[in-house]
Amino acid sequence: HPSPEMWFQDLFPPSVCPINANVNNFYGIMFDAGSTGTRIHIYTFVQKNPEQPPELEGEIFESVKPGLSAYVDQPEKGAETVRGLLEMAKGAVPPSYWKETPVVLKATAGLRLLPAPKAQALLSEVREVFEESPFLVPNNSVSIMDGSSEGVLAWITVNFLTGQLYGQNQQTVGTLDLGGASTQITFLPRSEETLEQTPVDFVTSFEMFNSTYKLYTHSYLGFGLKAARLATLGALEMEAADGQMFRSSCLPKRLEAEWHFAGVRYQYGGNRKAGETGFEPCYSEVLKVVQGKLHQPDEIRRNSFYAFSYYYDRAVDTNLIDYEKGGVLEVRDFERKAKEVCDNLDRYTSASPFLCMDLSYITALLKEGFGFGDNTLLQLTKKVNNVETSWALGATFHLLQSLGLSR
Ligand SMILES: O=c1[nH]cnc2c1ncn2[C@@H]1O[C@H](COP(=O)(O)OP(=O)(O)O)[C@@H](O)[C@H]1O
Ligand SMILES: [Ca+2]
Repeated sequence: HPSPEMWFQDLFPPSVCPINANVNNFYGIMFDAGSTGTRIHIYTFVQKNPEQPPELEGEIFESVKPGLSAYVDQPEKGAETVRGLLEMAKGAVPPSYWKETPVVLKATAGLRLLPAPKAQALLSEVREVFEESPFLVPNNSVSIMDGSSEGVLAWITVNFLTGQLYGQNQQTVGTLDLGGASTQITFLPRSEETLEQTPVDFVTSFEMFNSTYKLYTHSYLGFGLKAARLATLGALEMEAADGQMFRSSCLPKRLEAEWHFAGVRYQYGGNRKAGETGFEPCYSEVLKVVQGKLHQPDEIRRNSFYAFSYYYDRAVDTNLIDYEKGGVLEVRDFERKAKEVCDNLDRYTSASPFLCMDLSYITALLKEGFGFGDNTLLQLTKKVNNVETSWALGATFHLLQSLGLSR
C-alpha cells in the first residue's frame, strides 16, 4: 500500500505532481524561423550531475509553412503562426515550469534577405506574442541569427547527439546544412595548415561543456536550394520578377508554371527548342551559380560529413535513402541521380518540376563549390536518438548557459 508521504498524489495532475516532477528537470523552447517554414523545438533536460552537461530527455517538434518571410507585408499574420506553435508548448511544459522556461526565436536567411525595416516589423510582432505568453522571455529573445552561429550551433547539435562533445576520444564530425536561402559548412580542422589557409572570418572559437573549439564555418547567403533555383533561372537579383518568364534546360520542355518564394511571384518554364534539356546543359547552368564563389578547404576531402535539410529531402525524394532511417551516400551518388533524372525529365518530374535542377545544384555545390571528392562520404541524418538535427538544440544549450540554467 502507498507510503504515508504519497497521500497528495491524487490531488495533482500527474505532470505537476511533486513526487513525479523531477526537481532537476528543466525545459527550453527554441523557434527556428527558416526561409521556408517556422519550427518549434521543445526540449526537456535533466541535470543529473552538476559536473556534466545536462542530459537531453526528449524533444517535441512541430512546424508550419510558409516561413515568416512570406508574411513580409502582413507582420501580424506572420506572428499568429508563432502564437499557434507556442500554444502547443503550453501542453508540453507543465504549468508550474512555465515561468522559468525560456522561449527564443532565431530567424535565418529568409529574414536576412528582407529589407531591414520589414524584417524588424515581423520580429517586433513576434516579440509581442512572446510577451503575452506565460514563459520566460529573455533579453533579445527574438532576433536574426548570424550565419556563422547557424553553422556552429548545428555542429554542436550533431556532435552532442552523437556523443562527441564529452568523454574521451572525441572524434567530431563535420556538418553540411542546405536551407532554402543559405547553406552552411562546418568542421573542426585537424591540421594547422587548414587554419593557416582559411580566411579569418571563416574561423570561430567558442567554449562548450568546458572545452574550447576552433571551428571552420561559413554560411553562404543566397546559396540555399531555393535561392539557387532563382539564381539558375537568372531571377535572383530581380526586384520585380512579375511578368517575366524564366527558362532553364533543367526543367521539362513544355512546362510553364509559377512559384512563390519570400513573398515574390516567379514564372518559369522549360526550354522549348529541341535538344536543350538534360543533365549536360543543366549542369553547366547550375555550375555558373557556384563556380569560383566558395572557399575550398583541402581537408574536407579526407573527412566525412553529416548532411541534412535539403540534402536529406532530395535524397529521400529520389529513393537514395529511406525517409525514416537516412543512410550513407557518396558525393557521386547525387551526380548519378542527377543524370538519371535530368535525362529522363518526363518520367521524374511529376513530384517536383525542380528535381533535376535541385540534384544538379547539389552535385555542383558539393563538387565544384566546396571541392568534395566523388567518394567523400555523406551521412544523411534527420534525427539522432529521436532528436532533430538542427541548430536549434545547440542554440538552446547556449541559451541555458547564458541564463545560468546549465553549466
Ligand atoms: O528541425 C528540422 N527538422 C526537419 N527539417 C528541417 C529542420 N530544420 C530545417 N529543416 C529543413 O530545412 C530545409 C529548409 O531550410 P530553411 O527553411 O531552414 O531555410 P534557411 O535555413 O535557408 O532559412 C528543409 O529541407 C527542411 O526540411
Ligand atoms: Ca535552416
